[in-house]
Amino acid sequence: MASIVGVSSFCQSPSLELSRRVSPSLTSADKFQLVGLKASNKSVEPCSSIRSYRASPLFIPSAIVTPNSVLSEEAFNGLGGFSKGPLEDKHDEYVSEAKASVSEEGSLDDLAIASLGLPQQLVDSLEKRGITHLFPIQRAVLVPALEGRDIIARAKTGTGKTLAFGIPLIKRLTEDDKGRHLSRRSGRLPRVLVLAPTRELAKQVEKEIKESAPYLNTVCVYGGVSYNLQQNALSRGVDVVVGTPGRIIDLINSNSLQLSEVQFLVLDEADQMLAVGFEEDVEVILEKVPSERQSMLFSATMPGWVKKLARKYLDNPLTIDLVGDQDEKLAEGIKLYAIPTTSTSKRTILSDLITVYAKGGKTIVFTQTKRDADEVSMALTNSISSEALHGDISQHQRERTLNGFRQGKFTVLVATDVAARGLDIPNVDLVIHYELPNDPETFVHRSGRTGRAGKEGTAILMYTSNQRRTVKSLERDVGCRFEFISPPTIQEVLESSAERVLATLKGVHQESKNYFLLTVQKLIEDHPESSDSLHPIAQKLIEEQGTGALAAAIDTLSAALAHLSGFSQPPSSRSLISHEQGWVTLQLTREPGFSRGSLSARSVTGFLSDVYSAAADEVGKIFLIADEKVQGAVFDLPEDIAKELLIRQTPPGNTIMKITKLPALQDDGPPSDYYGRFSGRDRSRGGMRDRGLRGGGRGWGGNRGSDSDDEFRRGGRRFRTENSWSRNLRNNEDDWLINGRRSNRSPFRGRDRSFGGACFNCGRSGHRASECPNKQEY
Ligand SMILES: Nc1ncnc2c1ncn2[C@@H]1O[C@H](COP(=O)(O)OP(=O)(O)OP(=O)(O)O)[C@@H](O)[C@H]1O
Repeated sequence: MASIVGVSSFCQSPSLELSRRVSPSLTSADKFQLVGLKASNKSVEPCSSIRSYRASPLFIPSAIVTPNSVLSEEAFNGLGGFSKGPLEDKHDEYVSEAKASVSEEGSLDDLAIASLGLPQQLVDSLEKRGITHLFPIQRAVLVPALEGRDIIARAKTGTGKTLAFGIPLIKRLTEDDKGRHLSRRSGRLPRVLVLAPTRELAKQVEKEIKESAPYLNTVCVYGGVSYNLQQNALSRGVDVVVGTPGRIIDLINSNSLQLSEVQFLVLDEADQMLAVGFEEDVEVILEKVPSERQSMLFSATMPGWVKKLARKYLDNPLTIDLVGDQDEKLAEGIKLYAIPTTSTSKRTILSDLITVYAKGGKTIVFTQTKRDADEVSMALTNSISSEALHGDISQHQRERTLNGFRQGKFTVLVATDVAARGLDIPNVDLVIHYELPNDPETFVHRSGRTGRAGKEGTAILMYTSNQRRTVKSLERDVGCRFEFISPPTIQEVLESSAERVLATLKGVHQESKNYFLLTVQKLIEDHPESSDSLHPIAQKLIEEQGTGALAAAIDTLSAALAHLSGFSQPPSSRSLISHEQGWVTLQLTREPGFSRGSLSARSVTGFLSDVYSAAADEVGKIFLIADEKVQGAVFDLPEDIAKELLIRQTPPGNTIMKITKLPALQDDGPPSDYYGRFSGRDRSRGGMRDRGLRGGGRGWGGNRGSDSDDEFRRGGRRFRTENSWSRNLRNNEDDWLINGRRSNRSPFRGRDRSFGGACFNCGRSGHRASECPNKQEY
């Protein structure tokens, strides 16, 4: 076992004190070893066995599991009870490497989130997402974070750093709120501030926190979208603010955001946040945050200058480093290849590499320039479905592109380094560095878009002969070894293509295949081949399998036709009003005599609200039927909501049905404020918002078209001299927005809101039919 240097100060921490109490015979090194960490006087690092452990899909190393269940149980039980008082030792704490053999006796139960004394709501929501055990960085951060320590943490890409700070913060907020009735107080100021360098990252962190603690109010603020929405959200009262620095400063300056009650500050991607171009903004923000706070810095890369600079902002920070300076900086499941190319052969080789190495999974190709991203994507599109992603693409398009990629609508994303950091997209099997990255850190982050959360992945570096030395220095800096490969042979490409085609055809939906069976029948009838002209393989198949072979061939052919026609999935409905895919047009008819007031768009909303409130939230444009004898209206709903509505029971005298043809409609649609229950708000869903179908711009107030406004304001901000890397990232922060689209569905559900529609029963506004004084009428 390696010697432990300067460990005494760390031993004074309650967690180790606790360990010592529980098991006095253990040495300090044993104790670090028990939690998978190594000890010396400046940081916490992993035991070597953590790095080599890859057996579990959760890649929770046995090293991190306590071999002594009593110790572990008590240690975890103690999580809630540590004092947050000032630490005795004001020097940086540091725990260095201890090469220790680790017992395999420990069990995953010791890391089970359910047994850590975390708030039950948090445990439940994590479990719902399949998160049941802590990852190593989460385990390493948990106790010191709960103790109130300032922390600088480095862990490899995709190892769960977001929850590493998220879990302790959520625990602290939840417990602070316990018993107090302040938690839902309108106008309350944020207690947590998380800074992220890009809008996408900010959104991702927001999502992770929201999903883990839906009962906390988490608001994400970032540039490129309306101020109104964010200002309104902040004014309603907030627990956690996640955001990009530029917008945060703008909101501070407009008095919409006050940071005077922030207790916890997190810098995600800390090295980027403190790089030239960002640090100045971070400093401005930190001036507004109380000095009595807990600060945590996280990144997969933490150059020495960051640690030094960080001390300016942190108080007696504990460094938790699960990467180690001497070791490979990439996540362990990433297989690395390098391929020599020329600038002319690059594009041809690229598509072959994707065919052979992605094996039908998702690929991200990184280019240096936006122009390259466009050109490469265009060139690929002939053979593989691909889209470009960079800072010059409009915000909505970026959003659509990234969502499409996540959903597997296309398999290759060609991106600049705007997508290098933080993006957590499931099933990215391959990363290709089409151009060398600017620095080793970017190489680590780009490659880290694959091989996440213990999964395996592949990264391929394309380089030209004059870049050979850079490749070598990359190996040295990142501590990795490339396997040098040649371009795939035609044989390999064909084999992989065939495999991919088969996998694709297997995925074609039966319903879609059925549509094309008639076409297959026609094909066969039009080309009656005699069995003499059959290829020997086909003949053999028929001899051996009889009609089974024919059935399989017909099935495959119909699948191929469906796929070729772009209908791998059955076609979804289309609105008769907007022609928007995924929307359905329904008709409501009411028999005369079943209510007092005449039918109006507002009363339709009221009716929907009573039958199925989600339908009232999501309803699109409403038109009244132009027939004096019929009281009726047509309206659009998203397919899933419509399905549910159609099975709900309706009040007597009312019928809702799906229609395939529009009846004659009253010419003027209802005024925009009659569109749905929350019509004055951002209620975008799908393309409805983009195309301005709701009220033709009426009723949107300042919520629309504000991107350019924002861009303008941001454009007016000052910039310092930056290198191209930081400038790239900085631009990225300025104009990057993913998932900016908001739906009213979950955020508004269950809130105490005033009702904006009219009662379906009596026609008066301000109450639902269920609350109508004349309710008994139906
Ligand atoms: N304990 C856990 N069990 C299972 N999955 C987890 C756990 N913790 C995190 N994850 C999942 O692992 C994935 C990667 O997590 P995250 O994005 O936080 O990684 P990261 O370390 O911040 O990566 P990067 O350095 O690239 O930003 C996410 O999909 C997250 O939901």
